[in-house]
Amino acid sequence: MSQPRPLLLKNGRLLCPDSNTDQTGDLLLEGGLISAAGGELQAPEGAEVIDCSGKWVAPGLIDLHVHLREPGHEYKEDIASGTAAAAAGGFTAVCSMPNTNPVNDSAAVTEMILERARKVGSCRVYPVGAITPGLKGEGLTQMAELKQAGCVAVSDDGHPVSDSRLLRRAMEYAAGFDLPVICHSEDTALSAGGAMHEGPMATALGLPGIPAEAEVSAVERDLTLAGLTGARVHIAHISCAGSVAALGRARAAGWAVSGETAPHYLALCDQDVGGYDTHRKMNPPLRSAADREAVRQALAEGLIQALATDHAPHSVLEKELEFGFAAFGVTGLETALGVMLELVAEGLLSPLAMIERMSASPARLLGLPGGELGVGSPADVVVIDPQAAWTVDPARMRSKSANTAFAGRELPGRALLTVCGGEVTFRLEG
Ligand SMILES: NC(=O)N[C@@H](CC(=O)O)C(=O)O
Ligand SMILES: [Zn+2]
Ligand SMILES: [Zn+2]
Repeated sequence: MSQPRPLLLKNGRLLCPDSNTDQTGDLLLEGGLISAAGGELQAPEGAEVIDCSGKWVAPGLIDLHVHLREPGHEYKEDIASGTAAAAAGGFTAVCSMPNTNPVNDSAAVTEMILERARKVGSCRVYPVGAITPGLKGEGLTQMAELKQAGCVAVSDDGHPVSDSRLLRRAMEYAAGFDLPVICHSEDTALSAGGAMHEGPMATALGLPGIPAEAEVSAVERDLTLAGLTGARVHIAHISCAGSVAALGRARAAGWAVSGETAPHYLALCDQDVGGYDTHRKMNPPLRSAADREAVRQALAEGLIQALATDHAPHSVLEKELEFGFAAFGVTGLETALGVMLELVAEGLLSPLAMIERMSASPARLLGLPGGELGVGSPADVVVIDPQAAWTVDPARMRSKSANTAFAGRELPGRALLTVCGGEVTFRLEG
């Protein structure tokens, strides 16, 4: 591979949560690494110089929860389109969930994903392996083999591991290889048949409900097993106040647990399902306004450590249906940063805290490279214009699927430039 041209980012607001840096200066990227940071830097021979005055320069965003759909569901998304969407959203790394076809439950599938990502990817891809073969909830995968092949965590995302005894064994086994277990926490007996959050809105719309307790009771069980086993457990897509409280208790107990939420749980609630818009249908569902408030506070305080998109592309075949029949899931890679910038504009998060939740913290949770602007770290960087307002247009997405929950919403800002390993992976035209 040819070395990318050196890149000098001039005069940006450097945001690095790891070193608690928030100050104006230059950043030099050379040979795939950050070679100098801060102050006024000279451009080396042949470097591209970009004026970043008034812009934020931050470590590339890292998404712990993405469905790239390859192999098997390439009509919804593939590694090329999904990672291009990631780069356009400011991401330099994504973790790819194993609910593909075939399921990523073996080294062969993990290796295929990594090989494709190297060939056609626009960001780093870290595969997440399955906990149970075929996500069937029976038996355990060869986790040593998965880790050896490149998996950074295990999860049956899309499904919970309902058998508590099996999940206990999975956590004990995963802990032996220091693999975090990512839990899709759902009591499927309690959520069965539901299409949206159970509450007055579901009643008004005549849609079957999914009580928050279907999530909370499962989160409590999963965290309890984290305490029992000592495993590293990460709760996916936290949507409600009860789960936040459970995570707070588990963290206070000193267990090795963490959690993420997604942009839609911060910006929308069950009231937004009013038009039976299937692009507002995902699992877990949009909860009450009070739940949304609890999730926002928990992210602001850092109790929920990470923002992850749960980017879940689906085609019109699965979405242009009656609400009850439509697939669960919405895209998120290209809108996440804009939604987070809304929270910054409201004063809920500082710019540094926003970058922490979207980059430094995800890197730390799964032990991934990046997430910092230190000299010698990978040249994974995003340049953000916090004041380039734009309107979300589903027709102008890099993702193959248009099932965004934010169509028509005006977002305050976006990524201007994304650099991964020193290569420019996205540049906003115009
Ligand atoms: N979140 C969703 O609504 N859907 C996800 C599965 C999942 O994340 O559980 C999908 O794969 O479509
Ligand atoms: Zn899930
Ligand atoms: Zn998911």
